Amino acid sequence: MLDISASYTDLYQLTMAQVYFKTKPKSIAVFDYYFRHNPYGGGYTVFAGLENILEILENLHFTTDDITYLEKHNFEAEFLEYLRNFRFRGTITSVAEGDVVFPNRPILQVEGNIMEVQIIETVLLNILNFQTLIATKASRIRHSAGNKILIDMGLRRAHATGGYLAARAAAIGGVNSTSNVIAAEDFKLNASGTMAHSFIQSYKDELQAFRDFAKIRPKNCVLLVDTYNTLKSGLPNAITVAKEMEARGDRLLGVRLDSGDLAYLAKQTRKILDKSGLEYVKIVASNQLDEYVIKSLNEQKAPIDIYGVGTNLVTGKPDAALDGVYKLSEYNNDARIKLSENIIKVSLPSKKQVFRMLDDSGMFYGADVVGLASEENISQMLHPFDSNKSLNLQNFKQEALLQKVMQNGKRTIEEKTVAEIAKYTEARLALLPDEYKRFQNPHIYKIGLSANLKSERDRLVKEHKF
Ligand SMILES: Nc1ncnc2c1ncn2[C@@H]1O[C@H](COP(=O)(O)OP(=O)(O)OP(=O)(O)O)[C@@H](O)[C@H]1O
Ligand SMILES: O=P(O)(O)OC[C@H]1O[C@H](OP(=O)(O)OP(=O)(O)O)[C@H](O)[C@@H]1O
Ligand SMILES: O=C(O)c1cccnc1
Repeated sequence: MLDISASYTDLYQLTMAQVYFKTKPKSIAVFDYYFRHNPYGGGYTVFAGLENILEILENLHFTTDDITYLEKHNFEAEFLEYLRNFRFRGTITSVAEGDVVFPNRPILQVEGNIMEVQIIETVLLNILNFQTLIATKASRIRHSAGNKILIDMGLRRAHATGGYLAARAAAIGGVNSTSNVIAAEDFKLNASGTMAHSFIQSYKDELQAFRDFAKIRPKNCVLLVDTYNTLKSGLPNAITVAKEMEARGDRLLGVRLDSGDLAYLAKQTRKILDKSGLEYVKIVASNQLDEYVIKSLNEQKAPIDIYGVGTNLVTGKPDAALDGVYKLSEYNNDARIKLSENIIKVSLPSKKQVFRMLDDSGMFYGADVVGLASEENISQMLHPFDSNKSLNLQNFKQEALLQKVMQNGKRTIEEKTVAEIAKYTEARLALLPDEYKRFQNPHIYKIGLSANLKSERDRLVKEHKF
């Protein structure tokens, strides 16, 4: 599906790999994938892209053309021969795709030969950061839209081919269908659409444009009513056509509003449609929508049934990217750390497990605890930086979030469809209390460390301090 070769990487991964090849070709490294901030100033993030990563890694190799190209970059023959036979044979533990996740705790861990885990860094970050950003945006839009239908219309404004994976991620976050044909085909999404202004402009007469469309495409027919004047021309013409469709035994699905005051126009449109006996005709709205405009339209009680969302969804506006990183946490069974002036940026060493605390009713309690991978049930969580703060965990049910998804380069979990992942996201978001979902000043989901992990981190900090 995703035709990605192993040279979908940064050059420095290959130059570092060549040095590893010469100096320590059998070394084993562990890397953690995590991000530092929830996007959009929000209180949570939806993890997306894992299925793509598993598929890519199972098939990853350098093509003959890749090797020919790399020959020009001063890579020596022996290393090029290694690349010719390159396969990813590592092991991955990960949070389930679609789960709700939070900053500064591992989402995914990769363990394997140092050259392999280094070379895959770029594609892993590229796929996971983007889809996680878009799935989170989609879930925020879904949160505002309640149970209204959402259509992704963003491909034309997406960052080139990013629109393809954006449609997938949008579905995970709760978008019902997409205008993107290839994404719908490949990811088994619902495809849907209306019509463009150009279609109506190509006729002298708006009514004739509607008539032709409704006759030839009567199923799921939505007429775009704002080309000339929504209330004086588009809507009356749509009503005429809806009546003609009724006479033929068809039903107009809806009208689309794409400019002007969408609340005012939707209210007027609903009133006029209902007066004409067309209560079943739905109102679709589009035009630079995002979670805030949709929230406002709902507060204004705009009778809109379907929202078409493009630019803001597929570009993850206003955040350009998720700040996900990939950091070395263990080398040949030896814990490693990356220091920083900024204490929150100090990495967590060793192979780890993340435990989510559940309250008595099974809802997320509001804290994840990070421990060593060997730990099973953590009795006490310690504040990462404030030694006076801790919490007894004896009474919490704990869920281990990181599960093995790939071993020796082969996936160990069953493939999941996008629809299944979207369902999982919905179920997991239902366990997250509303305080974390509000757009302004959301609650901060806590992170705690086990005593063992904290002492390991503090030991390494001391060891490397100048
Ligand atoms: N009632 C409303 N409440 C809040 N926001 C709205 C309402 N109606 C429309 N909007 C939003 O306000 C913005 C208006 O954009 P813009 O000024 O481009 O409007 P326009 O009338 O559609 O212009 P154009 O004809 O050039 O498309 C859009 O993001 C739109 O979704
Ligand atoms: O506003 P967005 O959230 O990005 O949603 C997609 C927009 O793309 C289309 O406009 P465009 O002008 O490209 O084509 P059109 O002539 O079909 O309206 C559509 O009518 C929406 O307004
Ligand atoms: O189907 C639509 O209405 C549509 C599709 C893409 C972009 N704008 C609108």
